Amino acid sequence: MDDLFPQDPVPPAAEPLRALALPGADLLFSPCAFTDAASLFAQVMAEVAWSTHRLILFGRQVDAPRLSCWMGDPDAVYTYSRTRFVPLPWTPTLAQIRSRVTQLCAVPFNSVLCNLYRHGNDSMGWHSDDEPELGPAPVIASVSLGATRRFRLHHRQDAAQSLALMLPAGSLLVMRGDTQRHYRHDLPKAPRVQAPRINLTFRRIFPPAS
Ligand SMILES: O=C(O)CCC(=O)C(=O)O
Ligand SMILES: [Fe+2]
Repeated sequence: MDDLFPQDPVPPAAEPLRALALPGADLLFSPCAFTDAASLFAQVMAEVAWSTHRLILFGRQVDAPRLSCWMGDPDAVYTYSRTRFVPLPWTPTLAQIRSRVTQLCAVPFNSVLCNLYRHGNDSMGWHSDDEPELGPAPVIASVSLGATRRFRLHHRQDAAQSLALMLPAGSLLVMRGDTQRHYRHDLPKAPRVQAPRINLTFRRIFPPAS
């Protein structure tokens, strides 16, 4: 006879962070660090004040192909194009994810860049996260929620060195050491993907000496 009272599903265990081999980079990855990714996605989606950031591309201002929000401690200020950017205060869910990521990485992250890729035509171009405020060897912890998207790393000097990685909901990718110095990364368009994805890159900003 069928079980009329099925047991509660056993929640899947979180996967530990493991090193990924890529010469000149220092990467840690867990495909499933957050087993509650679905509820985190809904909460982050609703809590964050999403807006379109403007980028300067070939000397012209254009809308970034995604929505973003920068959040952090009040002193996690950075300067870009002679403008001072003060972060928005932590929302409850981002504060909770920050403390979990801080524990997993043993790094005192003080800010997060939230990105919402509304569909597969939203993307992020090739770049390194190497602003001076991040220090010489930034540790960046990237949490993915929602649709799985492909993330790529490309060596700045050696075209033979590259890596493509699918980032599923609940995954955690940590870039540290010389990764930003030696590599660029991007999130290419994926025209067949219709569902939204949220990415959270936790960062440690060293406030400039005043
Ligand atoms: O969406 C991603 O996985 C990458 C985001 C990223 O590179 C960034 O926020 O600097
Ligand atoms: Fe980045």
